[in-house]
Amino acid sequence: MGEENTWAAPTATDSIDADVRVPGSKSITNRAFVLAALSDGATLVREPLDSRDARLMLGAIDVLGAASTETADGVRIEPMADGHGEVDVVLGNAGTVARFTPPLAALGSRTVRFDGDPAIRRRPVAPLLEALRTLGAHIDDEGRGTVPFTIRGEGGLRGGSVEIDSSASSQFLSALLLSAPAFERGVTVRLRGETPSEPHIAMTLDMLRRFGAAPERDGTEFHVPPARLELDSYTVEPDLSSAAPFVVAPLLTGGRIRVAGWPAETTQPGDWLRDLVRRLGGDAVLDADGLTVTGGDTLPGAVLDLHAVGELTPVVTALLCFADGPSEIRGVAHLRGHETDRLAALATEISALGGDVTDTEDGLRIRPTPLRGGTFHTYDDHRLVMAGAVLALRVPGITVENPATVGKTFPDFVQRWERVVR
Ligand SMILES: O=C(O)C1=C[C@@H](OP(=O)(O)O)[C@@H](O)[C@H](O)C1
Ligand SMILES: C=C(OP(=O)(O)O)C(=O)O
Repeated sequence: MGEENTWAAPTATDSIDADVRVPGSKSITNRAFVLAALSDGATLVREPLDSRDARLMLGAIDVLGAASTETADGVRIEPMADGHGEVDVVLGNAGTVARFTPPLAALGSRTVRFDGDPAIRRRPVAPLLEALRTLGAHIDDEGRGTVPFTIRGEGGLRGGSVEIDSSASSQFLSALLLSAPAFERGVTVRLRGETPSEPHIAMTLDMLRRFGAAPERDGTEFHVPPARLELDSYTVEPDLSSAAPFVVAPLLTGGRIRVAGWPAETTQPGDWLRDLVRRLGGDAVLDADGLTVTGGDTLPGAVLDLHAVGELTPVVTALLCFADGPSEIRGVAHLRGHETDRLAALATEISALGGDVTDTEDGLRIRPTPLRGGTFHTYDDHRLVMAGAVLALRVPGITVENPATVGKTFPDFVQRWERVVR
């Protein structure tokens, strides 16, 4: 890929027949780093993601007093030690860093400034800051309720009960739960609104338990009592959302692909892709070697509610552009506050290639039409690079702008994709 800022994404001239590996899960890696930073002893995070978002998280926990070291076996993290003075947490455009690290800052005694890419300043964070204030944090955001903001740590956080509207991002809730074992009184969170990304909440609870906490859930109420965390080592699963473009490829090209290391059980939202493949006429077989997907003879259109698996929307939208009939995606209004307004970006970019995709209040309407080549803009959004790659499988002449932005979660995506498409 080099320094080039466009990519002539390959068009398939033959059916796919490939085995692929994808890097570690962003969501699991960045939770493991946070929980390790809060632990009593050192933790070795094995097979972590190495990408922009993961490095930003390591940078954040390190300025907050943890010490991460890359070893042959993974990343070893010594937990946070308190300190004084002013430090900066660099957020890039990482939602997980912007939402999961403010509670860590409130637990220490430093003054911590948070800022990042222009795009992160537009992403929602106000409900989380408000909840942290209720739990005892001192936050100065000059009344904006957005990045940038400053947290003046006072050496600990009281915790207690709080209500939060987490409908703009499940990460607000995950942020409170992940750090709660270190709050003096733990936390009780009552949710208002329809929280998206349910699997990511399950992931938070599961990982808290593995590190020794005892979270409880009763519907929309969550309780995490204070606890000492400790775990010698944690192995990260492959990122099933990064696998999405590979998984859907045989539905467009025919043939088969095997994604190595697909877990038998997981909290990752990408596991839903197995159901999607079967529903759209393909087959997906999971065994000890991984997930093998084969394409079918038809590709029916579908009405899909992606509220729980929103991050899959760009790739699923690209796929459905080639369906035999129209499709609708619902339940993803919160994607307007992702890396970019993903609903607007997908509608604009696919329409510019001759497609008929419109954004609705909470999703997208897709009427398959013949597409033509052209530039596919990516708005600094890794998942738009992946969507552009999927479109190009069937449409010659698509040039994906700024492919390097995929490095947020999958630095060598272009190389691995080019090895698979033939
Ligand atoms: O907790 C997490 O790791 C994530 C939660 C989801 O965020 P939203 O609930 O804001 O969509 C998801 O889209 C994001 O990619 C990762
Ligand atoms: C929404 C996403 O990322 P973030 O962690 O920045 O919220 C995503 O990866 O699709």
